[in-house]
Amino acid sequence: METYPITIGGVTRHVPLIEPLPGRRIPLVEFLGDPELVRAAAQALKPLVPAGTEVLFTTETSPIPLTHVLAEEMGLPYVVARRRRRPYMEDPIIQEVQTLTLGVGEVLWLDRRFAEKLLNQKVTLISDVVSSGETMKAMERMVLRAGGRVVGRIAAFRQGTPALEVLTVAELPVL
Ligand SMILES: O=P(O)(O)OC[C@H]1O[C@H](OP(=O)(O)OP(=O)(O)O)[C@H](O)[C@@H]1O
Repeated sequence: METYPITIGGVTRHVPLIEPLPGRRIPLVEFLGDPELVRAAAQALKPLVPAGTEVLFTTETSPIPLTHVLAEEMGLPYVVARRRRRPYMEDPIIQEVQTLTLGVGEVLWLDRRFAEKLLNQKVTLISDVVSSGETMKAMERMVLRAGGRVVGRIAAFRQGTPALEVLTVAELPVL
């Protein structure tokens, strides 16, 4: 399999090149199962988290370990939007995402008991990769609907040109 070198926080990985859409190849970053890469990325992102942030907000799946380590480092709580409805969810916030990266629409779910943790809080959005920015837009909408305020948008990698301003520490090519 063809690979591509990615580096963040001084750590390099040779990751697979995938072709989610014909003629558009992208490196597939994987934080799951790679504590060294997660720690390096979290250290690199730490200075970008705005002072005054009270809660971090992320989505399933791959940004979870990154957000967890960052939260632990900074002594902050975090909330995770799910990508599937779980049977125990009560009165969830349901938010549609149009992500061009995958070519299909997605839905994010946030159980009310976690939405309450965003109420009146200064929230920073965290992701592993931002591409179209549609996932971040949906996350921002969820925070607003939960009664919180977004003070920062941060991702480890930028790929292409997101539709909203996001702070990143590394770039991924579209080949
Ligand atoms: O800016 P966008 O175009 O919206 O793309 C970014 C999204 O794509 C990736 O998730 P993915 O769908 O690969 O799911 P995963 O986190 O479960 O791997 C990433 O974690 C963001 O959620």
